[in-house]
Amino acid sequence: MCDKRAWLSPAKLNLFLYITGRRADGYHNLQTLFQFIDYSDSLYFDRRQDDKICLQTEFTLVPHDDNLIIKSANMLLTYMRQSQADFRPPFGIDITIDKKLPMGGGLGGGSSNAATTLIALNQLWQLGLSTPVLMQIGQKLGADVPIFIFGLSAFAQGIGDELVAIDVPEKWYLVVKPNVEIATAKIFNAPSLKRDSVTRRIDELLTTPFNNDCEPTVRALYPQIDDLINRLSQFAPTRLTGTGSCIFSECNTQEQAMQLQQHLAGEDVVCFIAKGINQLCR
Ligand SMILES: C[C@@](CO)(OP(=O)(O)O)[C@H](O)COP(=O)(O)OP(=O)(O)OC[C@H]1O[C@@H](n2ccc(N)nc2=O)[C@H](O)[C@@H]1O
Ligand SMILES: Nc1ncnc2c1ncn2[C@@H]1O[C@H](COP(=O)(O)OP(=O)(O)O)[C@@H](O)[C@H]1O
Repeated sequence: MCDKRAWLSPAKLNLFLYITGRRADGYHNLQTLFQFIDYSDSLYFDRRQDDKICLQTEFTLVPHDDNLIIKSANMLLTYMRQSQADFRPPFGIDITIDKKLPMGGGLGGGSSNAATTLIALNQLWQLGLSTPVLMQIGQKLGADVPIFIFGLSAFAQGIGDELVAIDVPEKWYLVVKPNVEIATAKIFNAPSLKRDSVTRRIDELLTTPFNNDCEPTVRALYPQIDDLINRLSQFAPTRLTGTGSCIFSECNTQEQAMQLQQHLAGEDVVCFIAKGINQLCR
């Protein structure tokens, strides 16, 4: 056993998300405000006697080699072999995960798992790679991976990878996962998606009511999400995170979030209460 500690892999919320255009490669330019929350998966890395990297937790819907945990480890090995052709990791690793973050929820769980794996392997194998280099490697795995390596709440532009750290009030959130998973690509490909928001300065964005350009499309496609946002908005500001399917209600106190949760008792949704955090402890 090389490491018994739990490596936390937290969720993010997009407090606002505006789409300012579509690029030639099909990706969209965004302006978004990332906030981490204290609700996380836990990853465990155990030393193996050989040099294999194995995910020991089964994901029913994701084949082993497609899992972002394995893809990120392989991406790191590829990077190392580009600079040292004979690079071999000092030891193999068994990875297990206690998965709490719902998949396809807009909480960035897969990206967060990839980021945590890169950070952990860099440390356990003593590779000495800097945060910017890990972010570059992570970006190849997904637009959302760099923010989780950056580790500070941030205003993001580009495809979500040009980051400026920003302190936002660390509010309490009731996060609700409706009984649906939404693939990011489905929303970015939707004909109705608003893709023409005007690019604005961060100070203007922070003083204008927050919105998510994906929300009208998602609400039109998923009536359950539309209904939940309508109902919760009567009590607290409620929006979609990322491309959904999770929504979050912003509360000033934990008690307020707990009261709000009572409105959903007995419904076919998963929900949890979490606090915003501006800096991840690694
Ligand atoms: C929308 C956001 C907002 O934080 O979050 P989620 O809702 O997925 O959590 C992210 O930008 C998602 O990032 P991530 O989930 O890493 O996306 P990727 O794997 O890179 O891309 C998935 C697909 O989404 C589309 N995509 C993604 C990001 C972007 N800026 N423009 C896009 O058009 C592309 O069609 C791509 O094929
Ligand atoms: N370790 C992982 N955790 C979650 N999803 C993963 C993982 N590896 C691959 N995936 C794939 O990535 C997709 C997006 O997952 P996730 O990041 O949790 O959602 P979202 O992009 O909506 O925030 C999943 O539906 C799944 O197919």
